[in-house]
Amino acid sequence: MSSAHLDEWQRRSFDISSGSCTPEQTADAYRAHVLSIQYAWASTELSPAGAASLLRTYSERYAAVLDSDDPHTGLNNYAESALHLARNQKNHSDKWESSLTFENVFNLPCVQRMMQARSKEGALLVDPADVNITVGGEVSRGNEKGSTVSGPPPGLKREPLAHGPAVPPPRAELGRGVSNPLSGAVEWARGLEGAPPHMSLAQNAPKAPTGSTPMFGHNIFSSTGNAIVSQSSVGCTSGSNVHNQPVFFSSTNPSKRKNFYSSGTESNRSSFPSQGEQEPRGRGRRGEEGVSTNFRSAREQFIVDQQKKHSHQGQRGSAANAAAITKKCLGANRSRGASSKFVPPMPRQEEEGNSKENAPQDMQPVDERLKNFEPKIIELIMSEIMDHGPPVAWDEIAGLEFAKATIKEIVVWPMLRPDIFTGLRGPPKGILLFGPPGTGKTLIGKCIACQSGATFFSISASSLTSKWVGEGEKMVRALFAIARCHQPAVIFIDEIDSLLSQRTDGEHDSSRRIKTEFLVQLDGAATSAEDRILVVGATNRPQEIDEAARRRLAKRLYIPLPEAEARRQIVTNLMSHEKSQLGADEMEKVVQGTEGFSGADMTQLCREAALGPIRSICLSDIATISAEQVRPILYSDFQEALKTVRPSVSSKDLELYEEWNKTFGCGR
Ligand SMILES: Nc1ncnc2c1ncn2[C@@H]1O[C@H](COP(=O)(O)OP(=O)(O)OP(=O)(O)O)[C@@H](O)[C@H]1O
Ligand SMILES: [Mg+2]
Repeated sequence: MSSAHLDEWQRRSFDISSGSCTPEQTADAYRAHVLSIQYAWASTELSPAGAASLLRTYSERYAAVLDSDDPHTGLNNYAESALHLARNQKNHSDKWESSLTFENVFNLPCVQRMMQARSKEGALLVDPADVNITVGGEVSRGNEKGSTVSGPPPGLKREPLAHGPAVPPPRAELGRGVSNPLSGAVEWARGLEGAPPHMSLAQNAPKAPTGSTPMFGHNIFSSTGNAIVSQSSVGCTSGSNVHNQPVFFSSTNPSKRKNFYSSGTESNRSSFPSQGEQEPRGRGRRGEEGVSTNFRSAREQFIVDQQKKHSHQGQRGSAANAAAITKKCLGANRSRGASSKFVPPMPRQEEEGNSKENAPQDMQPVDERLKNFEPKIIELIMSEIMDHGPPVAWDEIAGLEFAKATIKEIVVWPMLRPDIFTGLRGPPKGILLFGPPGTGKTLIGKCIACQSGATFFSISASSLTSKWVGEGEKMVRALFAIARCHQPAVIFIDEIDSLLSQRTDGEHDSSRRIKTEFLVQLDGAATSAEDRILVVGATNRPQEIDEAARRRLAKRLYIPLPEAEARRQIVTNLMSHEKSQLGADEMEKVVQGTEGFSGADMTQLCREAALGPIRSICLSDIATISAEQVRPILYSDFQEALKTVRPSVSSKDLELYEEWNKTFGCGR
């Protein structure tokens, strides 16, 4: 870089490192750095590899400032701006003006140099042969015939491309008597404002506000045809740059940035040389516009990496992997930091399109009824809440015959034969499974998920309540709307008491609203005869459930502690997977000795007993003994285990459940 340029660079670097800069100034300085690198690179003062590396570094730093939501170091505080906008007040970022303008950009040394070179030579700074320009998606050498532009002046003629945008007016032609190569660009850019709609700035891109800084210099220089076409991947084509030219990163104001993103000028955001892979994102549009750019901003590189990772995992291809890939969280859960990617408040057009492209079919909110919901919320519910855990068969649930029969009657059969279960035979829309902890309520939920054939939404109350304030109600609304689109559907809410506990005066407004929304939705589902949505709630604190919710969960099934037969079944079931020697009478003793144990306690007892044979192995042998040599589980192991495993439900608690069951339960 020239010395003057370096001075400028040093001054900016010093400002940044001094720590006295505001985030806006820091962002501005990094942008200026990016611009300087571009100039230097375009005028061959920097090698493409060096430029790419520098650009990557400073783009990342720039992105980090944009992304950081720390008000002291970053600009990702769009909520504040949005609130200001909502209040119709000027916001903080409106005050920010970039130090680079159309006018002072001429003072930059490299621009001066180019202008001088230009007036002296009236020719390109670089050999036209070095120019690679993509037209219509193909890279062509600058000196080829056809739809190429081989170094603008004097040969540059902006021909309309077959599928490209309109050409600029003749004054945009370069190199003929234009003493200042930039003035043509500026003039032309301004002139476009009055141009017909198909080529106007207003249509193709947001106008550059006064005092704005062009983010990536090629947008300016492409119109001059000078600097920008000097290297292969600068991203300049006649048509495309004409089309995209007047687009600027003008402000950190999010609304403006949103405009920028939604203006559909993909190539403006990144167009620097790099390791040569074609940009996968927005390829269609690039193809249309004929832009070939290799450089990726840090953000784009991140997306590409993610896509690569996903496709790689996709090749390995388990459903679990796919679910993991699509697992997304909303802002509150997302780890934000200097290096995290910027999350715009609104989805960007191409990102939306892109994610839709990549998302599995059923992830797309295609239904009209989902149009009013934010795609992020829909995606979240689809990816985070829908759950198809490991299959559980009815036989794996020991005992609970009445509960199982009732559930089959109101869940499984009506889902399978909706034509028979109509009118009065119509199933209830809400079930409550209540009982002591560890008795199999969640297990029943999992079994319904596998056996009902319905779309199963398994949500925990915390996933609805832990989101941003105000998101909870939306989540609930979206949940029911999506369930309506995926009928028959079962919404299983474990620990429903934390979502639908009694409404009190002191409670937080947002949880109250979520509760109310849930009751409204539950009512809607209950009153609509056509909807085949079943809400199944599970709780071990039934007495805490709001009475309005209790009414809506019409079928309240007591899931008690397992009786002797059920306990035997649990032990038999678990021992069938292990090497064990338990005679019938020994089994009977185990069953008798576990009165008051829950299903979970029984499981714990079996685990403990299963460790008996291991504990009997001499410590010196444990490293060498083969699995076959480990002795079977014996009754004595159960006896030992019974000394340490105690029932987890007290008889006092049990009385409460039984009392509540007598009052509100629907069992026999
Ligand atoms: N009836 C049962 N049959 C077989 N296993 C059972 C049964 N009940 C409980 N278990 C065992 O106990 C574990 C815990 O059961 P589960 O999570 O369904 O209890 P829960 O009723 O949901 O308890 P909580 O009220 O504390 O959430 C199960 O994974 C299972 O191994
Ligand atoms: Mg549970």
